[in-house]
Amino acid sequence: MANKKYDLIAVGRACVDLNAVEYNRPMEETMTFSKYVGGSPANIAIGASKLGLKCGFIGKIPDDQHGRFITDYMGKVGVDTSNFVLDTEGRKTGLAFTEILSPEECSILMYRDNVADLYLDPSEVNEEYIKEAKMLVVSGTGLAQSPSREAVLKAVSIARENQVKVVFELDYRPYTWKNAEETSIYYALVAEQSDVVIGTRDEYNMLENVENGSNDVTVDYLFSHRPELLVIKHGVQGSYAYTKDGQTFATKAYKSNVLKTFGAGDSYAAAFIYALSQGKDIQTALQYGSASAAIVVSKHSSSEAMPTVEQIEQLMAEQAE
Ligand SMILES: Nc1ncnc2c1ncn2[C@@H]1O[C@H](COP(=O)(O)OP(=O)(O)O)[C@@H](O)[C@H]1O
Ligand SMILES: O=C(O)C[C@@H](O)[C@H](O)C(=O)COP(=O)(O)O
Repeated sequence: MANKKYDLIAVGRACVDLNAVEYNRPMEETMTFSKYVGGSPANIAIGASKLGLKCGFIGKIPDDQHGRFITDYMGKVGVDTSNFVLDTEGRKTGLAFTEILSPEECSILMYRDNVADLYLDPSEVNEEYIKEAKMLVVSGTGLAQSPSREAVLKAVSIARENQVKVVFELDYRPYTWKNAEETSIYYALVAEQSDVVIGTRDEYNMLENVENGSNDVTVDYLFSHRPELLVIKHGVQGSYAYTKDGQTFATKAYKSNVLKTFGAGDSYAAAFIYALSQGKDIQTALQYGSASAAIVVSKHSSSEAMPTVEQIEQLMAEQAE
């Protein structure tokens, strides 16, 4: 393990976020947006790289200005972009326009028709690359459509064969899926084969195809399969981790001067994964995730706002109980 080239390789979408510059108003009245790299798995790789992990990425991007913006930015923050595949068939970068109605009411308007990321082909997933990683981070959205679905399933299977840990970030985006039943089938397929699953309570409900699931039922179900560690997030109410040997850990959300809500999940995942990979215990890893999210929700972007280790530890110290 120790001599692997990458701490993690993420697979899925690398896109563009266009975040409202004018706060506290509907998008109809928002005239200016700032551009950032986005897409949940890209955000996680960027966040983890900023924390000092060696990160790589597998994804398809267009051969155009947006694709080059994404590649340049991710390269600059230290993510290896050698396994970006260029789409040459005119497909586009996914766009996420964000609306900040108030610090609590935010929404995302996604433009994801004909997006390059969902056309990653299984033949473009390189086994030798995945073998070089300690961990494969899979985002649920990559399972929404073929051929990206098969590409992700291939990546998971390579990881399993080569003792690369699979971390499944549920990352449910309704827009890309046909219906709840289909989502549940593919989520369950990958969750059951993963080592670690991270998601919100609502995302686990999608996985289980239930309206109001309970953490106890989720834990019983997934621990009868491969996962050893589950993280279930409950927004501002905090988050829980469960281990297969029966332990439960909980942490609060840190106080934050909230500007917007998006970016919380990705920054949480990046810092949680970072802490675990540094050998921190699970309780501490939850706190890293939670503190990282509290920092990002106070800032304008998701990717650019990803904190440093020092910023996370400072917040944890300031708000220690
Ligand atoms: N308003 C908030 N203030 C501080 N921390 C927050 C806030 N909202 C979310 N968080 C933190 O981010 C984590 C993930 O948030 P959540 O909303 O559950 O995820 P997602 O962004 O994936 O929907 C939470 O467990 C919490 O620690
Ligand atoms: O994942 C996307 O395509 C959009 C993201 O880039 C955006 O920054 C966002 O919504 C992140 O939110 P999170 O899942 O709450 O971290």
